[in-house]
Amino acid sequence: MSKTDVINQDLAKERSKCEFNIEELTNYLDGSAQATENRRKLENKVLSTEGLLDKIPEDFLSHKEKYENAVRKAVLFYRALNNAQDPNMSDQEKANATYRSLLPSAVFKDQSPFTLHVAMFIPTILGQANEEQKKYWLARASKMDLIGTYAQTELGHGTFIRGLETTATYDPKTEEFVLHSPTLSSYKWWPGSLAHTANYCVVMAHLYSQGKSCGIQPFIVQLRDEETHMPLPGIKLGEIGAKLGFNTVNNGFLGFENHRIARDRMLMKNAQISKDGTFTKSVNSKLTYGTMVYVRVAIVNGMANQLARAATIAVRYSAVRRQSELKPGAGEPQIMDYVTQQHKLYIAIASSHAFSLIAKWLTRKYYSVTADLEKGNTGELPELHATACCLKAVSTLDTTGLIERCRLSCGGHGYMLSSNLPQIYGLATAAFTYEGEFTVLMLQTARSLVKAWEQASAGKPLSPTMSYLTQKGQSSKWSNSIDGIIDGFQRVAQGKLESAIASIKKYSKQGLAPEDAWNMSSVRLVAASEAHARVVILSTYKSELERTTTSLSEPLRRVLGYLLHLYAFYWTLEKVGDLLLYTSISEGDIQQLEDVYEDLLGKVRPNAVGLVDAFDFRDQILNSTLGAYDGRVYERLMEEALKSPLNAEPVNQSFHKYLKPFMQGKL
Ligand SMILES: Cc1cc2nc3c(=O)[nH]c(=O)nc-3n(C[C@H](O)[C@H](O)[C@H](O)COP(=O)(O)OP(=O)(O)OC[C@H]3O[C@@H](n4cnc5c(N)ncnc54)[C@H](O)[C@@H]3O)c2cc1C
Repeated sequence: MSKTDVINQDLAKERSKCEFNIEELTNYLDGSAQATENRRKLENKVLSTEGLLDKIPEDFLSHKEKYENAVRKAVLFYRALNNAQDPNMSDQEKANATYRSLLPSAVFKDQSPFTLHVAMFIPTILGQANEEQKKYWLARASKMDLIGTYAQTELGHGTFIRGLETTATYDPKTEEFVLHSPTLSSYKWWPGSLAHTANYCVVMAHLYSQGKSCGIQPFIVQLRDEETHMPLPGIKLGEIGAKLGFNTVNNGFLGFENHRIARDRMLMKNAQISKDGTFTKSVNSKLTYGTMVYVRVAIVNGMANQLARAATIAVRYSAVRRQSELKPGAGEPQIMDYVTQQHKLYIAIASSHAFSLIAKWLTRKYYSVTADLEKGNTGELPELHATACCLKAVSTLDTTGLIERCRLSCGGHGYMLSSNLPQIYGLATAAFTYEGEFTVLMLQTARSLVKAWEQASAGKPLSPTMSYLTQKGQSSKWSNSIDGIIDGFQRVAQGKLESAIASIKKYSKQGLAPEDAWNMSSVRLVAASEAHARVVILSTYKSELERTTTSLSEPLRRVLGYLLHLYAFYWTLEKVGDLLLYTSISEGDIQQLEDVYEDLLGKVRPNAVGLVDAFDFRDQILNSTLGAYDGRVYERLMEEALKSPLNAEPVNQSFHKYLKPFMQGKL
């Protein structure tokens, strides 16, 4: 954080009003005071690297320049990060130091062209390679003497993996696979780094051996010559073009023309092919879920971080910005004094806290289930999968909406790319689609819920996150407490699931095939999944907050309690129609909740700037004219505007070429 001498007076006043120790909250969010220190040291070291931060804003570069600049910075960044990491730290400590730092955001307004190497290539090797393959590929991948990516999606198919058309046909004579893209729609399309950065790739392709289909399998494919970087024969590569965001990620397309790779290039932890082409199926097809779940858990954490960044920008700006009048003659108030503004922003802070705690909880669950899997016990995997699906989906839904709300809450200046809010939105909204599209994931959770409902009806026990479904039909008296609200949300989830199941039965009775009955009921099924996700989020937020805050000071615990209550009341009021339908909530209860919610906004008000300061994003990481620590909003807006290449000369050549002849009637 760059704490300059010139701090906007309104921001300085806000900081003096804060009721808790900001550093204590930062330490809590990082995990400990030591973790904060490690993170800050790492940020200091990396960000002091010469040439890492842009002098000309990325937004003023052409598409090609953006990519070339991003590759230059990615190399510097990777080296700086490696040199800055304390060699005595364990992998876990290193991960903790980078977990919350969003360091790459200081360097890339979008993302690094190496993102896929770290986020998908390495995790896939870890999850799907056998021991021998892991040893070879991880040794190379971890020191980045190759750059990898992950290619699953094709032009014609993303969600429906069984529909992928790329083929890998095993040839026992040469002990090779022949990779082929038989149609235009079979071209791989979307993978980050694929166009011009990566030279290796995990390719998901349909395996055929001995004339039979062996399903979709992962293969490591060399794409480019290691010396010249030219695409290898039989490999067609290119970039897919400009997008809403991710423009420095180098998303590409890839096609194969009977390209041959050796037998040991199939990742063989879960399924194998012998020299003669005999295919051995995975003992348990669920084993491949591991990588997917891991990435989805990481996305929930990513949403907490991006939301925190957007909230920091919008809250600081709202403390600096003055507009209109509240009382005649009292001068223009800070826009944060408008209760509507508080309503727009504080839920973003609370949601970031909720998702951060939930991501940590889900990570612990992931490691415990992975340890069980190693022992051959897959019992807990379906619950983890169902939970990760709906939490990834709902956290990206909420984050996308709340970041856009933060942007809108900054009025016209939020529309400036220099505010960084549009780019943060671009990053978050992509996560709504990749790694499992929203609706598709919600329907996967719905499938588990329907199964759980049937198990509950048969008197069988349910997994912990769904056990509330066994209390079917019980309606307790409404209470405006957090436990009362969780109970109410459980009734809503039950009610919506019951309605979806009744709908499936109705359509089946009418003679529809099971798939058609499911499709006809799918709007209700998605609603049931969302209601279930709200139960998991709220109950986990509460239990994890209680579990992790016992040693914190009373003022901090109080303010974190305000956020939990604000979150619970906000969602109760948002979903009041559902609650009226499925619980005994009364008009009086709702009015009381509205009063308490407004009171809570007032309690968070003096702490709002402190709460976002505690996220501890340095100015380089916020990368925003509106959100810097010192609040020099107007100065920064002007400084950035002056960097526009159009401002380099007083008269643009287009005046002489077009405007002048046009205005003088000579065109
Ligand atoms: C920024 C970005 C980066 C990406 N990076 C990669 C990458 O590195 N590697 C890679 O392989 N891929 C990547 N992808 C691709 C991504 O994984 C897919 O776009 C995603 O899986 C969705 O698939 P789709 O595009 O085919 O959408 P579709 O499945 O065609 O979805 C379109 C619509 O159809 C609906 N729909 C589809 N199936 C169903 C169903 N069964 N029931 C109800 N509705 C349905 C969806 O809800 C959606 O509304 C990336 C995508 C983006 C946007």
